[in-house]
Amino acid sequence: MLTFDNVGMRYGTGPEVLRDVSFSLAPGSFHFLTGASGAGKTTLLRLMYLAQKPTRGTLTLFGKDVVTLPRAERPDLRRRIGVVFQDFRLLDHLTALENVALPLRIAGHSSAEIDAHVAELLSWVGLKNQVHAKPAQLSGGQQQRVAIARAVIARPDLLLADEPTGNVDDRIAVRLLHLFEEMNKVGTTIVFATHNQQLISRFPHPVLHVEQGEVHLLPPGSNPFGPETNGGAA
Ligand SMILES: Nc1ncnc2c1ncn2[C@@H]1O[C@H](COP(=O)(O)OP(=O)(O)OP(=O)(O)O)[C@@H](O)[C@H]1O
Repeated sequence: MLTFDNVGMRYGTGPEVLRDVSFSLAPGSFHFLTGASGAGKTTLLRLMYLAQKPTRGTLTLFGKDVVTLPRAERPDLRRRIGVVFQDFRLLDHLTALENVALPLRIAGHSSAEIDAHVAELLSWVGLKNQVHAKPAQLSGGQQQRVAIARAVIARPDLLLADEPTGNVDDRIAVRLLHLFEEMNKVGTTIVFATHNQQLISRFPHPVLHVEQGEVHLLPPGSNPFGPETNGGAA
C-alpha cells in the first residue's frame, strides 16, 4: 500500500530532516508514529499525503511511484487519503456539518444522504449540539473532532492523523481511538502520530519511531521515550 525505499528529505538547501527511510505499510495495518518534537513526524506524514516529494529514494503509494507520478494523476491518489491535520484546517465560513460533508459533496453524494450520515458521525464524536456551529464558536478539542470526522467520513483507504487527540482529555482520546479502530477493522490503513504513551500502551499497534532523521519500527506497546518522560511533547 505504501513503501519507502531509502527515502531522504530536506527543505530547500537545509540539512536532511529524514534520511535512509525504508519501511512498508501493509494494507489494513495500524501504526502509531512517535518522535520528539521536531524529529520529523509531520514531514513523514507530508510525504505520505503527497504534499512533499522525497529529495531522494523511492516512495510507492497504491502501487504508483510518487516521485515520477504525473501531476494530473495526483488528485486521484490524494482522494483515497484522509488527513487529520495538526492545525485542523477547517473552513471558517462553514458549519461543523458543512465542513464534514465536504468530502462527500466532492464525491457527488446526495444532500439527504450526506446530512443524515454527517449528523450521525458528529453525534458519535460528541458534537450533537454543535452541528451548526462555525469553527470560531468551537473549542480546540471540538474543532479537532470535526477535523477527525471530516477525515473519516468518506472511508479513505489510508488515514493519516497528526496528533489527532492532542487537544482532548484522556476519556475522549480513548473514544476517538476506538473510532480509528473501527475504521481499521473495515480495512482502512492507519498512521496515528501521538505523544500519548497511554494510548500506545493500551492499543496493540506497532510504532514507527522517528529519531535523528531515521525511522525505526518498534513492536506494539513500546515506550520509545522511556518511563520517565512525557513522550517528548513540546
Ligand atoms: N517548511 C519547512 N521549512 C524548513 N524546515 C522545516 C519545515 N518544516 C519543518 N522543518 C524542519 O524539519 C524538522 C522536522 O519538523 P517536523 O514538523 O516534521 O517535526 P515533528 O516531529 O512533526 O514535530 P512536532 O512534534 O513538534 O510537530 C524540524 O527541524 C523543522 O524545523
